[in-house]
Amino acid sequence: MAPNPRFTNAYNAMRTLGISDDEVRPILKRLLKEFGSNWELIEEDNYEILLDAYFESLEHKQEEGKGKAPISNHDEERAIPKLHLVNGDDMVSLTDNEVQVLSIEDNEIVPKTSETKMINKPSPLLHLGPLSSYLKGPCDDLNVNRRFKSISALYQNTPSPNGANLTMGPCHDDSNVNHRFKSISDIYQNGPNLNHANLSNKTQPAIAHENNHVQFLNDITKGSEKVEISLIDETGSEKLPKFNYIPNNITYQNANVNISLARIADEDCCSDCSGNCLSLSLPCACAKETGGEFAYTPQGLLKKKFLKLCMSMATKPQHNHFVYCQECPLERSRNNECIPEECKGHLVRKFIKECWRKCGCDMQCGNRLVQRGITCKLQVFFTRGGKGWGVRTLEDLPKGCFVCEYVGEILTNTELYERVLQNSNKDRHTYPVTLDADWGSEKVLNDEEALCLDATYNGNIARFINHRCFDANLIDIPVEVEVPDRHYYHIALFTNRKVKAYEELTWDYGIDFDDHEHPIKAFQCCCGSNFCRDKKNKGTGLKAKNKS
Ligand SMILES: C[S@@+](CC[C@H](N)C(=O)[O-])C[C@H]1O[C@@H](n2cnc3c(N)ncnc32)[C@H](O)[C@@H]1O
Repeated sequence: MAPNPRFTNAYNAMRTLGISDDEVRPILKRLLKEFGSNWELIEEDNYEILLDAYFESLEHKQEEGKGKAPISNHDEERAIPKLHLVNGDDMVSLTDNEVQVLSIEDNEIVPKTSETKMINKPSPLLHLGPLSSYLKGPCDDLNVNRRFKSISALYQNTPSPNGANLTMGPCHDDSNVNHRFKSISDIYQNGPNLNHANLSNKTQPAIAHENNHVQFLNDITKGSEKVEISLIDETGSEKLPKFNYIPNNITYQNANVNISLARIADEDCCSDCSGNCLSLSLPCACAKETGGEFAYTPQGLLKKKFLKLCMSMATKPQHNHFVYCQECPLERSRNNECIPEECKGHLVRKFIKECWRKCGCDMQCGNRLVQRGITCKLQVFFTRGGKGWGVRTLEDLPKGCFVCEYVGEILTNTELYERVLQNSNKDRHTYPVTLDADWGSEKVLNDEEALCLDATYNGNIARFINHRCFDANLIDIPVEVEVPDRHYYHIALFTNRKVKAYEELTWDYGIDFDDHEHPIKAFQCCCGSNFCRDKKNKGTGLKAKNKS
């Protein structure tokens, strides 16, 4: 009898974290029994429950075997991270050796389920340029982070009897261990031991600290956000990214973004409100767009119902979720000399409408979440999975949490394609996002009216967020703030599940990897998802190697 694919998927997910089938089997069986075979619960949030149960069982084992040698070689390997001491004191980085210790087995790629067939998004939202051929190896960041956490838990709970074998030196007492892990988390959260007194001053320029192993910037935002956003390169090998940090979108030149109070009809705003609109017994006019209910909770999260709706429209779009242009700007740009092909459709988007300047509420109103900007602790880091720089959170994030907006220059389609032509051979990574939510409207949109955001030269933290097919942990939701039509709007990124500290933040760009005619060539996807849509990866092991 063929094995139940749900078991296979669970084993595969755990294998990517270096946990063997033998270790998982008894835990999985127990959970299935406990949950009355409710697989959905076990599969939720990337098998979070299974992983937690695994770590609990490890802790129990350690409690039982305190002072004894590790049970097997396998355990021993896991308990001894090959951490590498930099500069001989408190700076630690992962070495290539460690990448091997932490690496994942070359397992089979999980066959796509029927559900995955529905993920054919014909309208690429963000379509990015070719990936350079600098794949660095199989270590996925989530694996490292999970490992880091689990390793640190192991250390803090049980001093390793073999600590003396560690590259970083003997590790006999807990205070020593804790001190080291504190230093690691210190680097992650605050950076290496630089002059923090200076760095914490927002008016100071960001300082790059460069030594053999770690490059660190304490604030790439140059003080323009409410929070500092650090950048770290543990490989020490990558050039720092060249771009100008901007916290809000700016028109490059020709894009006509007509922001004026006169365009906002009185009945489409809440000039009579005051204070916080979320505390009203009857929601004000600004909740009309979301069916008469605000999209946000008083705690500042997306409401579950709204998030679920957005997610199901993005991942399982039905025919009626698409609109079709009479003459599609995207098709027009594919080949100027031919008559453009028929529009392939654009996903109907669920918009959030925030209160704005004409509204009577104050800036702390719960319906002004995105415009208040970033509040999470984020970090740019150099990934080890061939994706270049990426973004991770430094704190646990709840489901439905606003992370950041995708900010860049507002370009017309014409300006974008001119840029793409000029830069096609230069840039390893590309950053344009199409603002195509209104492209299905009645009239024919010309290339000056069709807009996009390009964060290549000017952008915010979101320009570093990598793509992951289907099971990314962020979702992009369009937000109307200043402009009532859908020519121009904001793209806000929210978590679609709980995200653990140090997990990489990813977003499904909506790329159709089979669309070889697209004006912007797609990169070879290294997302590592079981549901990766890039068929070029079949058989290359990329998926297996980068799973998270
Ligand atoms: C918006 S940028 C993300 C930040 C980028 N990694 C960097 O280093 O600046 C998009 C680019 O990142 C790379 N990228 C993003 N996701 C990727 C993935 N899943 N696989 C491979 N490359 C990816 C591609 O080069 C893409 O053009």
